[in-house]
Amino acid sequence: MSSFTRIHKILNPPRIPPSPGSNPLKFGILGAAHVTSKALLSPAKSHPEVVIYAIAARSKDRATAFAKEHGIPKVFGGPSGYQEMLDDPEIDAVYNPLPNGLHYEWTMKALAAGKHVLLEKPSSNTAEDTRKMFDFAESKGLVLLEAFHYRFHPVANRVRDIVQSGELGALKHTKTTLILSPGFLNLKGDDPIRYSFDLGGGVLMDMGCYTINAMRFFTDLEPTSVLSVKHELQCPKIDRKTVATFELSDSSKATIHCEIAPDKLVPSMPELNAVIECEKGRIEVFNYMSPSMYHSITVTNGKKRRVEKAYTFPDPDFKGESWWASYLYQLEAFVSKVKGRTPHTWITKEDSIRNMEVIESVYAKVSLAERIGGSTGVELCTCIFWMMEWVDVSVVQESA
Ligand SMILES: NC(=O)C1=CN([C@@H]2O[C@H](COP(=O)(O)OP(=O)(O)OC[C@H]3O[C@@H](n4cnc5c(N)ncnc54)[C@H](OP(=O)(O)O)[C@@H]3O)[C@@H](O)[C@H]2O)C=CC1
Ligand SMILES: O=C1OC[C@@H](O)[C@H](O)[C@H]1O
Repeated sequence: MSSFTRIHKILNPPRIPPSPGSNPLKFGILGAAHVTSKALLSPAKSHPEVVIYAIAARSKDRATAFAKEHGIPKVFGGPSGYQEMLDDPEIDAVYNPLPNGLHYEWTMKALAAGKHVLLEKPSSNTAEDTRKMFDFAESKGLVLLEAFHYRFHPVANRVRDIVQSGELGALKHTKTTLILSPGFLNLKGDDPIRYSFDLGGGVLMDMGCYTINAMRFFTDLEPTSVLSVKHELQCPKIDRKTVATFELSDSSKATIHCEIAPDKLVPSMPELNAVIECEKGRIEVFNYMSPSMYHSITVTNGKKRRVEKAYTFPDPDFKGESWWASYLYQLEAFVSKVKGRTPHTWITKEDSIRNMEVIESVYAKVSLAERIGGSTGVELCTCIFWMMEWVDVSVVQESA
């Protein structure tokens, strides 16, 4: 498929309605969040075993407008709207894109109502809450998945395969980066969830969770210690930039860099790259995060250099297509798991817990408070700067 056709199909995903007798999974959505369109609604159009059945929002008007815009038949709104939706027996699975600090509470409630849950990243505010959610899901025989969509795309899996093949020898240093600007992401709005402490904000939570996940996934290693951390704070306890270095379990080193970069006159260009240096060469991954539009994997082995693309999996039995976004690969895995098939890729309970533990270890290194667990976070630290023109109030906090 040509790049033009691929990109056209990504932007205009084909509508594939449920086939008769396919017993599609009926989804209910918690909150009218921005991410839902790309993470669930768009891929659902092309998934013949998914129906988007209901939306619940705190305001009935907002829920109704969202439902109308996206053709969702059932609407729940008002103060008890979320719970009423969870109580609807028609719903099989719930998508939870609430602010991080509400992931735990509403995932537990969805599981209690007997629903499978596709849960946005990071899974919750703490590793302990993450463990509780997964334990509960297991005890109820329900599927719970932390939506690290990039992990389901062939690119992440190809990069890991190259590292694991040993063709470049032992690992020396891994760097995973995610830098995005508010302007580029159109993030400004009246829900400043990324800069609210009690809602689980901070860039390490928001974007750093990917850089930590990718570091662990590409290398198949865990950090044994946090060597250094440098934060820039947007307001007390809320980082807008974090650079951390780790020692990994094979004694190689790794660096993560996550940042909500200030816009200048125009939005800054995003950086979503990884560089993995090994004894015999290096792998440079351009855009491991949203690879369906475009990506490259450049492998330098001594004097030889090759550029790989990975829009599909090599396994001919797997039905992914080159225009599939990472979110559609993810949805296919979720549906497969619920239906008792073996997904092509999965993220385990242990993996999700471990990712939160690493996030906590980075915050602990610079004595930044651990986000509040459970459902009772009450401390208010909403960062007003988010809603104003970007003001540089950086506080640099460093530990080595
Ligand atoms: N996978 C991905 O690519 C991405 C994932 N994300 C993740 O998705 C989640 C949502 O992010 P995003 O879509 O940007 O968030 P939004 O701010 O757009 O949406 C969050 C939703 O949470 C609901 N909500 C409930 N209580 C509160 C509260 N006290 N304050 C604010 N909102 C509340 C609101 O729903 P209501 O409509 O009911 O008012 C709102 O629509 C986060 O966990 C984030 O990490 C975000 C972006 C990309
Ligand atoms: O998951 C995410 O993807 C990239 C950014 O849009 C965002 O801040 C984050 O929540």
